[in-house]
Amino acid sequence: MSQSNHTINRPRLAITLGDPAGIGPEVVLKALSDSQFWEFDITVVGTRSLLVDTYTKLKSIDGIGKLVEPSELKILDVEIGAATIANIIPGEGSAASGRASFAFLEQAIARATTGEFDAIVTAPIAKSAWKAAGYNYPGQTELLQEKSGAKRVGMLFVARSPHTGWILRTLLATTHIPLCQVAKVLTPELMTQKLDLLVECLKNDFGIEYPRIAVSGLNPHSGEQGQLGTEEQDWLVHWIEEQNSTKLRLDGPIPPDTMWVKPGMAWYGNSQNSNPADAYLALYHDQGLIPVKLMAFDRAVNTSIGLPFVRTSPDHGTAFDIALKGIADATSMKAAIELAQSLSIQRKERKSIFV
Ligand SMILES: NC(=O)C1=CN([C@@H]2O[C@H](COP(=O)(O)OP(=O)(O)OC[C@H]3O[C@@H](n4cnc5c(N)ncnc54)[C@H](O)[C@@H]3O)[C@@H](O)[C@H]2O)C=CC1
Ligand SMILES: NCC(=O)COP(=O)(O)O
Repeated sequence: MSQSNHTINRPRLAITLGDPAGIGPEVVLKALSDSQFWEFDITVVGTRSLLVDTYTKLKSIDGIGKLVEPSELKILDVEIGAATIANIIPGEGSAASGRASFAFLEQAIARATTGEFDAIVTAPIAKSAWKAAGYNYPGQTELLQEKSGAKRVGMLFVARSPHTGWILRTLLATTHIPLCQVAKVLTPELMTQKLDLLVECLKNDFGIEYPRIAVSGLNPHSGEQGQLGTEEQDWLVHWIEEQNSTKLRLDGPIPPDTMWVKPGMAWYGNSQNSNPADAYLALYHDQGLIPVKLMAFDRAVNTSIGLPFVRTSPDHGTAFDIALKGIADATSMKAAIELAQSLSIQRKERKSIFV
C-alpha cells in the first residue's frame, strides 16, 4: 500500500490491531480497503498470522464486501509466541488475547516515542483481558500516558455530524473510575488541568482561538441550589466563574440532562438557532459518552490529548458478540484514521506538540 513512495511530509500512522479475539482486525481490514487511505503511510502493528487468519475466515463469508489483502499492507509483525496464538479464541477475551493486544500497543508506543510514527490509531482492547493477562491499566489511554511520559492526558471524543457537518467535541473530566468515586476525584485542580488541555487542543488542533465551552453539572438539576447535591455550590460554580476570561467563555454548570439538547439540535439540524458550544466538558464517563454514542456511535473518534504524538481510536469496543461474523461496521475506524492523519498534518504545520 505505502511501502514505495514514502515522502518526508506524509504522516506516518501506526494502526494497532487491538484485541485479536474482537472486531479490531476486521475493522482494520475493512477500513484499509477504502481507496482514500491508499496514499497514506500506514503501518499495521500486530501479529501477521492473526491478521491473515482473520482475512481468510472473513473472505469465506457470503457478501462480506471489501477487505484489503494483508499482503498489500505494511505490517510490523509482533511476535507473541505460538502458545499465545493458540489460546486466542474469536469472541472470547482472555489472558492470551490481552497479552497480544498489550504487546501490539507497547510496540506502537515505543516507536512513536522515538519518532518513528507520528500517530497511533488503536483498535479496541478489552480491559478485562489486560487484567487477566496481568496488566493493571484501566485502558489504553493510561498505558499511552505512562509509556510516553506525558504529564497530563485528556480523553476527547470528536464526531462530525453527517446531517449538518457540525463537530461535536466532548472531553471527559474523569474516565475509568467507579461512579461512587467520581465526586471525590473531581476537584478544581483536576478540572483546571483538563480544561487547559482542552483549550490547547481546540487552539492547536482545531484552530479555535477563543472557545466557548459548556460545562456540565454533577447532580440532578445541577444540585437545585444544594437540595440535590452540593458540589456545584461548594466549588463548581465558583471554578467556572474563575475560568471565564476575554479568551475563554465557559457556560455552566448546565444541568446534565439538558446539557445535550443544543448539541442534539446542532447534530440533527433541528434548529438553526441551537447555538452550540465549541466543546462540552462532561464530568464522568457515561455522562459524556451516552450522548456521544446516541448521536454518533458509528462515527465518533476517541482521541487522547496531551501525548507527544497523535492518538485516535474508534469509539466502540471489542464487540466480542459479533467477532468474525463479518458484520462489524468500520466507519468509526475510518474516521479515526482520517482524524489521525489530519491532526498529524496540523501539528507538523504548526509545529505544536503537547508538553
Ligand atoms: N478504545 C477501546 O479500546 C475501547 C474498549 N472497550 C472495551 O470493549 C469491551 C466491550 O465493550 P462493550 O461495552 O460491550 O462495547 P462494544 O462497543 O464492544 O459493543 C457494544 C455493542 O455495539 C456493537 N458494536 C460495537 N462496535 C460495533 C461495530 N463496529 N459494528 C457493529 N456493531 C458494533 C456490539 O456488537 C455490541 O452489541 C469492553 O472490554 C470495553 O472495555 C470499549 C470501548 C472502547
Ligand atoms: N469508553 C472509552 C474507552 O474505553 C477508551 O478506552 P481507551 O482508549 O483508554 O482504552
